[in-house]
Parts: sequence; C-alpha cells; structure tokens
Amino acid sequence: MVLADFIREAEPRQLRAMLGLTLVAGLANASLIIIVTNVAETVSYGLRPSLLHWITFLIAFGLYYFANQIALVRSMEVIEDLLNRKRLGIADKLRKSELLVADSLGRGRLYNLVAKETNHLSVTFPLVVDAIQQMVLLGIALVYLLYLSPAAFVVFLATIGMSALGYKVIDRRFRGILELVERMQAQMLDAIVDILRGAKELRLNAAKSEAVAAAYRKRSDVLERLLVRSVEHWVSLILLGSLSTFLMLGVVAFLFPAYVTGHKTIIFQLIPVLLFCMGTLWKTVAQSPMFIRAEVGLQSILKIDEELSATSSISPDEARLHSKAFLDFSTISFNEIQFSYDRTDPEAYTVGPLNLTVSRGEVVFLVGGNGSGKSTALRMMTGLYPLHSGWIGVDDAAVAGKAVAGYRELFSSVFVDFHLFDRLYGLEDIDPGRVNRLIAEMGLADKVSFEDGKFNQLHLSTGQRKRLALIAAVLEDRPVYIFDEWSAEQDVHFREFFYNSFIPNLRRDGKLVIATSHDEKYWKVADRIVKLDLGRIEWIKSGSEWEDR
Ligand SMILES: Nc1ncnc2c1ncn2[C@@H]1O[C@H](COP(=O)(O)OP(=O)(O)OP(=O)(O)O)[C@@H](O)[C@H]1O
Repeated sequence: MVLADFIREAEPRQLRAMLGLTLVAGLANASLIIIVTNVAETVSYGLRPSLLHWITFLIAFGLYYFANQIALVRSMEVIEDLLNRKRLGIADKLRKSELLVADSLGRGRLYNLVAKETNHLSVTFPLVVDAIQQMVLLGIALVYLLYLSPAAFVVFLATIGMSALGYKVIDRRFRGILELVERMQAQMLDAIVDILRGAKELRLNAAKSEAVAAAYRKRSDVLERLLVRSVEHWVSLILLGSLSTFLMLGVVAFLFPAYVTGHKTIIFQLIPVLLFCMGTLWKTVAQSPMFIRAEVGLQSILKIDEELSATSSISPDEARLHSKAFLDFSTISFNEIQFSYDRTDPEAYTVGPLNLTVSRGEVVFLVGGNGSGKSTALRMMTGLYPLHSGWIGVDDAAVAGKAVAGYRELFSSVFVDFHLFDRLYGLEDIDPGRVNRLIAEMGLADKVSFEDGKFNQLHLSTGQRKRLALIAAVLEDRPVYIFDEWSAEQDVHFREFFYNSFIPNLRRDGKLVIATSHDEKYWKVADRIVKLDLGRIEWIKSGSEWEDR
C-alpha cells in the first residue's frame, strides 16, 4: 500500500508512539464494550453494578479518551510533517528542474496534486487511525467469537473471504475512475485559468465567451458523470457489506440451532457478537473509498516527485561553485549548437546548427522575423534549453554536465515572458536608496517605491513592468545581459534611453549584451547584428555597416 509506505517514512520513534497509543485506545475501547456487556448481564440478574464495575469503567473510559486524543493529534503531526516535507521537496525539485521538464508537467496537474490532494490526505489520515482502532476491536471480538462458537467463526471468515473477492473487483474499478477524476480535475483547473486570464477577450466577444463556457461545461459534465460513477462504487461497497452481513446472519440464525450442536441457547449471544464484528469491519470498508482516493492522489504526487527526481537537478550551491570557473571569461563560443522542440519529430521546429563567438564588452543583436528562432536561440545560448547537438565553450573550456548550471549564473535576463517578483530575492542586502534612484531614473518614482525589502506595488503597465524587470537585472550585476524584445512596449523616450544610453553603458562596464530586436533604427548600436531565418543564421553584419545605410 502506497499510503502505508508513505507513513513508514516518518521517524520510527514517532510511528511507534502513534501506533502504541492507537493500540491502547483500541484496547480501552474493547474493554469498555466488555465492561458494559458485563454490567448489562449483572443487571439482567437483578443485581446492581459493583464498585469494581464503576472503577474499571472509569479507568477504561479515561484511557480511551486520552489515548485516542493524543494518538489523533500525534498522527496529524506526523502526517502534516510528511506532507510538508513532500510539498517542500516537490517545490524544491521544481525550482531546480530543467525548464522544459517544469513546463511539461502542466500547471493544473501540479496545483491539483500539491494543493488539493495533500489536503485530502490530511483529512483522511485520522480515519486511518480510527480504522486501526476498529481492527483492534475486531481482533478482540473475533477471539470472543471463536470462544463462543468455532463454527460461527468459520462462517464469519468464509463470508469475509467471499466478500473480499467482490471488494477486489469494486476496488480495481474505483481506482481507475479516481485516476480519471484526478486528470479531469487538473484539466478543469487549466480551463478556469483560461477563463480568468482571458477575462478581457471573453468580455469583448460573446461568441468566444459562450464557446469557452461550453468547453468548460463539457469537462465539468464529464467530471460529474465520473463522480457519480465513483459514488455508485461506494454504494456497491456498502451494499456488499449489508449483503454479506445478512447472508451470514441468515446462515447462523436459520441453520445453526437446527444443524449445529450446542447452538440453541448461545444463539442470543452469538448474533450480537457477529453483528458487532461485521459492523466494525464494514465501517472501515465503507470508509475505504476515502483511503483509496488518498492512495490514488498520493500515487500521483509520488509520480510527479519521481519524474522530477529522474531529471537532472543541481543545487544553487553547486551552481555557484561551478560558476567561479566562468566568471572571468573573455569569450563564449556557440559551436554548431542545435535544439529541437521535439526530437522524435523531424518536422518539429529546430534552431541551429548555430556558430557564433561573442566577447566580453560586446553588444550583439539577434534579429529576424517573427518565429525566426530568436527567443529559442537565447534560451539555448543561456543553457536553459538542453542542446541536442553542438557545444558551448567558455574561453577554451567546454560547458557540460553540471557545469551548465554554473554557466547560467553568468546571465541576467529580461525574457519576453519574464516574471516580476515583488521583492529582490537573492539581493536581500541591497541599498534601498540605490534601488529607488534606479526607479526614478526609469521614470517610475511616482508609481513604485522599494520599501522594507520589496516593491510597494506591481500594478503597472506592461512597459513599466519591463522597466522594473530591467532594474532587477541591473542590480544582479552579472557579466552577461540578455534582453528579449525589451523595447517592444516602451515609449519613444525609453526606447531611445535603452538603445542609446543603457546598452552603451553596459558595454562601457565590460558587460556582454545579447538582445533580440525589431528596432532597425537602433541596430547600429550593436557591435554585431546576427540575422536569423528559420532557426539558422542568414547573415552577420557589424553595427557600423548598418550605420552606413
Ligand atoms: N514551447 C514551444 N513548443 C514548441 N514549439 C515552440 C515553442 N516555442 C516556440 N516554438 C516554435 O519555435 C518557433 C520560434 O519561436 P521563437 O519564439 O524562438 O521565435 P522568435 O524569433 O523569438 O519570434 P518573435 O519575433 O515572434 O518573438 C516558433 O515558430 C514555434 O513554432
């Protein structure tokens, strides 16, 4: 069982304490039932409960209450700790995983698993503790049943054996449906994200809005049908429980007094014990869909964890260590580098093979039409996309294996799909005055300020957000700067500032700048202009050549 294996990852000391307390609670529970039965028998003889009855009842009750309470609280501590570790582990692996791996996992799937399924697990776990207690009770009741009537004990076991077969079939189908439910729920989350992100487009276009709603409805209806089918299995389980209970009681009540010797008088004792055993068992079985759901969810969480573990990852410390070898570079060479979005498909978009050597203090513009491969080339050059062939050299050394993570530390970037963090992570000791001066230089002083280690707000226009991202990149102070269509949303003033002041300043400071650009007017600023077409270099010209035009 995946759930059991997962719980076993807890500290053995904690597990022993939890199990010990659960067993004590179970035994106390059984004792309470035995004491009450005994008291009832005493009262049926016209006697009053003795002092011993009172004392044992109070002790068993106290023991049950406290052991149960501590067992449940402890078990929640254990499971929350395990889940927290798993959540943190996945977030950590995700952060360190390769870009394409993280992209391929899907947001809806990740959110569904990490947020929702872990929640379901924490809700289900107290039921597991209860199930263990029920099994202790059942064990004790079965011993009593064996003592009362070995024949009834055998009938009980035979009924359970037969029911187990039915349970197995239901369980297998139920798991299959739950896996589908989980996949559908992830798709629903993706669809909701579409509705939220496409808010403007949908409000401006009723037909589009209707079509998106129809697509969402379709998924929601499929989910509803799947959930109904899953409930049908739950109902089947409950009915299987009732069916086997009545079958067993029927056999004992109808046949035992007549055909099994010595069962005429004890039948009144036998029936309640059998009912108790079945009740205890089927209470747990009826809860089992919750366990199965938790199992299926956990299985998927572990699968994502495994997928992330299988891909290469490297710790920030290792990356920093590797970066030391590259920090004083003079040149970076891209040698026959090639990347395809799908290696198995010869038709898939491929960039390369590209050959280019760039130097510290140089400004290189990648130019070309839409879809010519500029952004993809930038991702290859920065080591974000794995090369399918060719190699990157820093001075004379080839960048390979774990060193790629160190190589990435050379770059500060503002990609087209950049993310603006509300604080300058990794720059916690930065002088706020310097940040606010840069904010003023970028014309954002009346909009944003840097206070208490974070930007006070990020509700800005796209161009303004890009200016803030530029500030964050400058503050990182790396030797290589990557700008992907940075000027696309800038007004005339800031476009001018970017090309004629900002980039030349970076060159003066000895930085290497690689930027994609559609602004022909400013290409002369570059030392070299590299034109791409269909993922290949069409020509390379010097900026001065462009100036002469
Ligand atoms: N995630 C992706 N999966 C599959 N193919 C992709 C992906 N991203 C881009 N492509 C393909 O790569 C091609 C090049 O895209 P890229 O973004 O590199 O072009 P670009 O030159 O930067 O274009 P633009 O000037 O429009 O920004 C696209 O035409 C597209 O077919």
